[in-house]
Amino acid sequence: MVAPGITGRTRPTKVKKQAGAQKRKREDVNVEQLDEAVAELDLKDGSYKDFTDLPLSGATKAGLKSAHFSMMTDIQAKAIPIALKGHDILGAAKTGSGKTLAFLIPVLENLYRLQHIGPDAGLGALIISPTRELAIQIFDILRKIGKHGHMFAAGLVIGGKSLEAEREALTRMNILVATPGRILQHLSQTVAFNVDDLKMLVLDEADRILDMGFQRDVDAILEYLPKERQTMLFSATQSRKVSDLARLSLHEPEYVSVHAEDKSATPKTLQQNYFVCPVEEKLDMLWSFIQASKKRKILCFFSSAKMVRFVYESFRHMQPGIPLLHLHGRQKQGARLDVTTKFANAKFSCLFATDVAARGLDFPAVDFVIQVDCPEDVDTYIHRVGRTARYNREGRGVLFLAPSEEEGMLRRLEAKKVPVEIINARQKKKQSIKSQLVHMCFRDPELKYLAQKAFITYTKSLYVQKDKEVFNIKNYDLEAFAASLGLPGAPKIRFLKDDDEKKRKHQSRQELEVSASDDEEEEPSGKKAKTVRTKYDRMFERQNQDVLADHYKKLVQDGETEDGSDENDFTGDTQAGNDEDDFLAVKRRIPADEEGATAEGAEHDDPTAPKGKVINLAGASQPLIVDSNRREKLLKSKKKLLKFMDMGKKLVYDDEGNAHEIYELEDEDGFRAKGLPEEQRQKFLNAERDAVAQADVLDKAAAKAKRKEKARKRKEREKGEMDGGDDEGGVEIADADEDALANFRADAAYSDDDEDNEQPQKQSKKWFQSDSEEEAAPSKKRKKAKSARHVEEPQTLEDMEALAADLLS
Ligand SMILES: Nc1ncnc2c1ncn2[C@@H]1O[C@H](COP(=O)(O)OP(=O)(O)OP(=O)(O)O)[C@@H](O)[C@H]1O
Repeated sequence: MVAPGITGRTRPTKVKKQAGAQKRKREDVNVEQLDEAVAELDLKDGSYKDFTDLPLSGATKAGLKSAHFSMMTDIQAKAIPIALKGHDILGAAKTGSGKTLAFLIPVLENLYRLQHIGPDAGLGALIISPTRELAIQIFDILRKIGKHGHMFAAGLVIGGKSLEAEREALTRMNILVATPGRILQHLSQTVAFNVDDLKMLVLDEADRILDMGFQRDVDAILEYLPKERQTMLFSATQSRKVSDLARLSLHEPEYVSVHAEDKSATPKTLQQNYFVCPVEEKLDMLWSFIQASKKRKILCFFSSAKMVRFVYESFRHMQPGIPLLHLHGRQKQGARLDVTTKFANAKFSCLFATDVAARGLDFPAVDFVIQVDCPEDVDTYIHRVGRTARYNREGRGVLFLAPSEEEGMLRRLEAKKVPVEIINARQKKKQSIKSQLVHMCFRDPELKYLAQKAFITYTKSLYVQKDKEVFNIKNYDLEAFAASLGLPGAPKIRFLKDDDEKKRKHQSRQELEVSASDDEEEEPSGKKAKTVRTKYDRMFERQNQDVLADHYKKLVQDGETEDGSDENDFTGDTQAGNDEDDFLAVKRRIPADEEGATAEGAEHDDPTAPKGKVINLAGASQPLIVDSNRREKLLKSKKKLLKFMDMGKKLVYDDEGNAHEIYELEDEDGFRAKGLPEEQRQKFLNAERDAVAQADVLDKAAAKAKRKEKARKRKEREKGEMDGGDDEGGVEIADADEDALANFRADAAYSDDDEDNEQPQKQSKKWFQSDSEEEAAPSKKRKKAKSARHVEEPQTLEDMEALAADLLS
């Protein structure tokens, strides 16, 4: 909450009082003069070009001058005179055409002329914006032009602070910039907040504020406001819906539009292109585009916060060579503000955002707006693309369209006078990042989780789109799309499954039988497997199955995402949605440590929890969860179960049959009687060493006998061969091979007696191994083998140990 124009210090001296009275008198004269000048304004006269041509207060003029605003834009020249006269306005003008000043100047001027100033005057003007970012931006401009002599108290009410902190200041404000939800909260909960004397209501991005998402909030807000007031609605996409006008009690509103003058709904300086690209190639395209535009300022739009996060996180890991930022409604307020400021100040940067950044935000000098996910309608397209080419600057917009979206979307753009031209991507410059994404998802469960969520929210956004002619979910290759995000298969989505169920019901019995048998071979998405699954694929599918990201655990516990929001986060960001789990579901397991049910074979009680049995296995450190056939099979195999058991211990049983660890049965005195602990340790080591040495001698003798036996056998065979000549060829070859092996083993002394052992393979380099180490390693191995070969008679204890190790292995 900030009060830009307030100069609240009062010194109760006589001189001061007199000066104050004189000032008020002068202001009264000013106001009178201004009233007269405003009354004389000719609304049909189009000669008002400069702000100085209008009857404005000295304070507003000073503010405009210091902010370097002199010439008015078209919408300002048309709307400000009408608004100064107190008419209701429906204002429509292209993006970046200066609508903000078109309502802020009348707000300051009309309240000034009404002398609606100071803490006792109460709230005079309420400006409502659909997003926090836009509200902040409007407030900043208000501060800029209002701080040169105006005495209003103005505040920002957008949430993110405690209600309590805002409450007290709220009652003293003359102008408020607010988001609908927060101001409604105050209207209904802050007793001292009185709006009975409100003079002006402004809705910026009015079509958005009046649409379904905010309908309830806005209707409730209107209930609190006096009917007698001036109301102004502004947007780049404004419709004259009679129902809205009635809701807002507009009184003979003036429709001020500057679209009609040229033939397009978007700025002339904006170059607009689209290219056709299947969903599964979008990320390759985007990556290639960013690679080719590192010295640019780029804004990319996606349909959901999860998609934004996934693309941001994955691209960041691949180090694109341009600073990346991301913005969506699920971030904390501080982070959102930080991102908008960074992007506003950046020279080269790429911001991934949801439609939270689509409306009103005035980032300077954006070169490209890329609409990676197709906008839900043409109005959204216009607002998104309007983040570039603002106030006569040049800019470019690129729209990615899936083949099935092309025809419908183009028709709709044409109908709304939006000129877009097709372009093709240069195939040579196209880079595929699919394998990198697969690799990253394989290694990082969190990223894989994000990819799954991104897939689900994107699919969901397609499914709930109203315009089925443009968005028909059947027209997208979702399996390929999932693969393009690095996923091994498309996560199961309940609504798609339900659709399949419906279809199934309508199938003939015969068809049903066929498809039922096919189901067993289905891929995760329910689609039939098209390609052969390799061992690697199966391994990949199993990878991370037991790993759940921390934020996922939280999701299971709270039903919320890590930022405290619900999951229904596609498009709007600004409205609360239903819990995603009512609608969608990914097949997943819950971690053992957070599950309360422990009875053997007990089912989870919580209906929202993923299904599965929890088994307490004797000897296992954690309860085991059975949620798949694979796992159930595993639990039936005694051998495999061993890995869940704790390591065995040597125990001694006392007279009562109780088990004890060995040391427990010896008392302290008995232990001390054997000598000092260090001596005992040494004694134990010596005894062990002697035992090893003895065993070595025996082993060596056994090995020598074995060698001798082999040599004897060989000699016998050779002798037989010399005597008997050629027998059957097949036998000869087998024997010769066996001989070669025997010879090799004899040469290598005791190095290897295991006939099943494979030839040593080159080992892959470990992550901690440097190149030089790797090169040195084989020579070390050679040395070791060599030394093993020459150790015929062990000379030292070390020799004997080395020899014993070789024999034992
Ligand atoms: N009279 C003016 N002279 C110079 N610059 C101006 C003037 N009016 C507005 N601008 C600048 O033009 C840019 C766009 O203005 P603004 O944000 O008000 O556009 P808008 O019409 O509200 O756009 P959107 O529809 O996207 O919300 C801003 O950077 C603003 O500073």
